[in-house]
Amino acid sequence: MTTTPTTPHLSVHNLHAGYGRARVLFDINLTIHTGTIACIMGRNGVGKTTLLNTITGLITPTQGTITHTTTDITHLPPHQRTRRGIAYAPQGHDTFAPLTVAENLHVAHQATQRGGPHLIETALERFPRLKPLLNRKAGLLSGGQAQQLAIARALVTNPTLLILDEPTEGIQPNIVAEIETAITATAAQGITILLVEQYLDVALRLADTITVIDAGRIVHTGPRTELTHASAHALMAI
Ligand SMILES: Nc1ncnc2c1ncn2[C@@H]1O[C@H](COP(=O)(O)OP(=O)(O)OP(=O)(O)O)[C@@H](O)[C@H]1O
Repeated sequence: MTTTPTTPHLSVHNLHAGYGRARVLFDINLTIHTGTIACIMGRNGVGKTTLLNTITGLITPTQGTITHTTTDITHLPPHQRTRRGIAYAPQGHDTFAPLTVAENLHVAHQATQRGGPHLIETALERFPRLKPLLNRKAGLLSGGQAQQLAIARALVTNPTLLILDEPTEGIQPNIVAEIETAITATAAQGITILLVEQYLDVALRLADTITVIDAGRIVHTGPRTELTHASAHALMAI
């Protein structure tokens, strides 16, 4: 768990978004403080990934603003958000399957050029399981290993804001524990984390703040300590 939040890192104000005529998000307001872990929860299809895609620039909102530190990034293309230090590990542990683990890390590192080669070493320290696998093709990794590589690829871009979509989905418990440790250590380094998480236990262990979305609207947001298992379950069953 991280220290008491002070500095706003990301602010989302009155955000509306969707796909063509299908409206998905309505009046989303969110403030995330530097070095904290903000967790987004909600049932399938309520708009969690759509929110992350809007923050990373893959979807243009129909209304509202997104502010990163003090800059309005609402209309910045995704690659410029990456250059600002916003890194995204999308759902489904996306990696370059034909490339080795080492090549995956080098390509991500070279593409962004936001720091020296020590970033690769630091990412591997976060995920020691990847070290003996550096020469293995990413397409041959297990789901858990691939998820760790997907997060490591985001880390080598030297993010100030790391966005993770369901990093524990379908992953075996011992690897989930390693991912939790890596997320906590990353936040302790001062990197802000925005995380969509389906498992309540994981969210209650990791998060500083929890936001629950239902049918495209925020139905709860606040410190993790405000929620119990029972109250969170009740919110998610709305
Ligand atoms: N590319 C798309 N085009 C049209 N509709 C989409 C698209 N992607 C998602 N949707 C719809 O938008 C709504 C929200 O989807 P989204 O993926 O954001 O939900 P989610 O909360 O992340 O769900 P899950 O937990 O299943 O990933 C759903 O009704 C979904 O069918």
